[in-house]
Amino acid sequence: MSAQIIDGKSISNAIREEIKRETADLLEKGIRPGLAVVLVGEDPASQVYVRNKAKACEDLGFYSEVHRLPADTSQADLLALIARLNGEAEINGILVQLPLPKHIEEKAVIDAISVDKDVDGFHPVSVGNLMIGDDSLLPCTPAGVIELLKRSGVSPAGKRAVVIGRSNIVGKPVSMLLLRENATVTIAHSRTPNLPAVAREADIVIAAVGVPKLVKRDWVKPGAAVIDVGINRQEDGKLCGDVDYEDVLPVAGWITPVPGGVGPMTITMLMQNTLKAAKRAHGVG
Ligand SMILES: Nc1nc(=O)c2c([nH]1)NC[C@@H]1CN(c3ccc(C(=O)N[C@@H](CCC(=O)O)C(=O)O)cc3)C=[N+]21
Repeated sequence: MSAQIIDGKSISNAIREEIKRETADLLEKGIRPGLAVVLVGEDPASQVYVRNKAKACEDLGFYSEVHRLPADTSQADLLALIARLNGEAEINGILVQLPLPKHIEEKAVIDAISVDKDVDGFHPVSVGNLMIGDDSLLPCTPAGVIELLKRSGVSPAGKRAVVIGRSNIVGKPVSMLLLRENATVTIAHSRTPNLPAVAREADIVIAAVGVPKLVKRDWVKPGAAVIDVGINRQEDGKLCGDVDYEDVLPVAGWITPVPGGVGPMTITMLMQNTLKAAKRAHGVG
């Protein structure tokens, strides 16, 4: 027996078709979702992501603009740009690509984004809304993980979920979403004793630590769903996840590949958030 491979690209494409149809309806009402992406500096990986985001917008009929700022941009100038974008009616979502150069304080930047336009779901008020269970813009990667599970027929309700990793952008929020879906959630991390044994109790394993191929076959209960959030660039230039895919494939019930798993869903959820923000801004849906 071998795991069912969760095809993030095809699930992503199906959701994008749904977004496209909804966007076409909005366009008829004269509403066009708009996303502003802000990139500070010239990190090559960020350049690729930003281009992919702009392309996704174009495919869906969104308006988008990319602000490319030099690496030595001052924090004050960046905050001034955000203030301007907060006030622009055609912009429904603002994404400031992370990480930022060292001289800029990430928290100050995230705090400056209007909560209504916080399509990353990183603003403290968005995070609070997520905790409380209020309807808010959900962080993209965690929302994508839940969609992948549901659309593959894996309901988290009543299941044991183990999240490996406790970052603000993935580990903590995905744990909250799984809890909201009625899973019993354990957040494990580098200081958790006997991590393999803890992971092995899970019906759903979420790997989000940033350690290449950490999760091995003996970490996985036979038949468990394994979602790999890791994106690690190997020496040969290829991407690999936090899960040893080849090793785990024969024992898991479901598994996501890297690339082609969670990654494409992150951008799709960003598009979904931008659509949602646009609908709210115009009081529709
Ligand atoms: N404010 C902010 N929001 C983000 O959402 C954000 C960010 N900053 N900084 C960087 C990370 C990373 N990220 C990815 C999105 C898509 C893929 C993706 O589509 N990956 C493809 C492969 C891409 C490739 O081949 O390089 C895949 O996994 O199949 C990966 C990574 C969003 N991020």
